[in-house]
Amino acid sequence: QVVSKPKSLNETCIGDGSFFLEIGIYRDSCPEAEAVIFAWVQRAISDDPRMAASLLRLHFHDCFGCDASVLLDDTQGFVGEKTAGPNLNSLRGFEVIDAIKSDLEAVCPVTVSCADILAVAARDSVILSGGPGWEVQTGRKDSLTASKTAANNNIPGPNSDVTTLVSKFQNVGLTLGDMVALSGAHTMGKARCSTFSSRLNNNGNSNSPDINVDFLQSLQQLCSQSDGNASLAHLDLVTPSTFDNQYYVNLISGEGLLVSDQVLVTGDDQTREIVESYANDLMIFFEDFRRSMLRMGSLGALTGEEGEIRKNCRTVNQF
Ligand code: HEM
Ligand SMILES: [Ca+2]
Repeated sequence: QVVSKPKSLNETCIGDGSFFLEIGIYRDSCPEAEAVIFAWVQRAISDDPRMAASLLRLHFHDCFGCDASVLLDDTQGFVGEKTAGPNLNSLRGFEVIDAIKSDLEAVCPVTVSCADILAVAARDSVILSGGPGWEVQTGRKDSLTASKTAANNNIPGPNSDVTTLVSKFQNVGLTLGDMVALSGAHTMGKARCSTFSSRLNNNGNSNSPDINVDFLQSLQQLCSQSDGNASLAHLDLVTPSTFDNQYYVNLISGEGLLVSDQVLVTGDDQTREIVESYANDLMIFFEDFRRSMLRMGSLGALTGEEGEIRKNCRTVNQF
């Protein structure tokens, strides 16, 4: 049983008094935990460089309730989150989480939660891609259930305007600043043509001010191929596998891939100013990203007696 209540509330823990996450919760119960996760993430990324992005996104789609609900498979009589709009044919990395979990079950059975594995793997993916590191607060328990409706409602769509983005983040307790900093995760990974097609259509004429003309043409070519909708574009066309601030530089030059990316510059003064500060200063971005990841990683976490430690991340434990 993991004890998750620290003696006092200090900077290593977060919570509203009813729950806590804490740094180093597996120090005694599973000292190998973080090393096992890191080794697997490292191997997965060397086999498939895109996996860093996919694991980071998996944690985001789990959060807004970081309880590994996103990992539960659909079964007869149970509908999970994997078929929700933002997740279906899109989320990747489940096999990597399975491999980590199965190794951890061998070293310390029923100890490390799937939700914590997601949080640590996301952090490691950022570090291994050249981004900032941070100590992950742990002690999340795994859910006994999942909500496809919540996944559909909470996770913003790629054609959202700034008002919608801000309100979706605020609904779960994140600020406009968190939203702009966390969008910087689009410094790596890929997106399907179907997610940015409206950006191409709405800006079909080359005089459109908010999309770079060469960029537009290369995307139109990519997506007009016969298997157009299966084609993938880099979210950051310049440094697609490096965690840096190039994403923000791209937005300023009209080379944001999704509508929800580009509107951070064209749709709102406040978000534009933050984008400019990140484009100009890598360290400010890294510092804010780290802070916002910690905040996002604590949302809706189950601790203490709530939830369980799953033995298999795809199913709740059977008794
Ligand atoms: C602000 C609202 C956001 C919207 C509208 C959004 C939307 C999307 C979309 C549509 C894709 C492409 C999916 C596909 O084509 O299959 C994507 C990819 C991605 N998103 Fe977001 N996202 C948002 C925020 C975030 C956040 C907060 C993170 C992480 C902290 C994140 C991390 C990623 C990553 C890393 C990828 C690439 C994944 C891969 O290559 O496997 N996104 N996002
Ligand atoms: Ca990049």
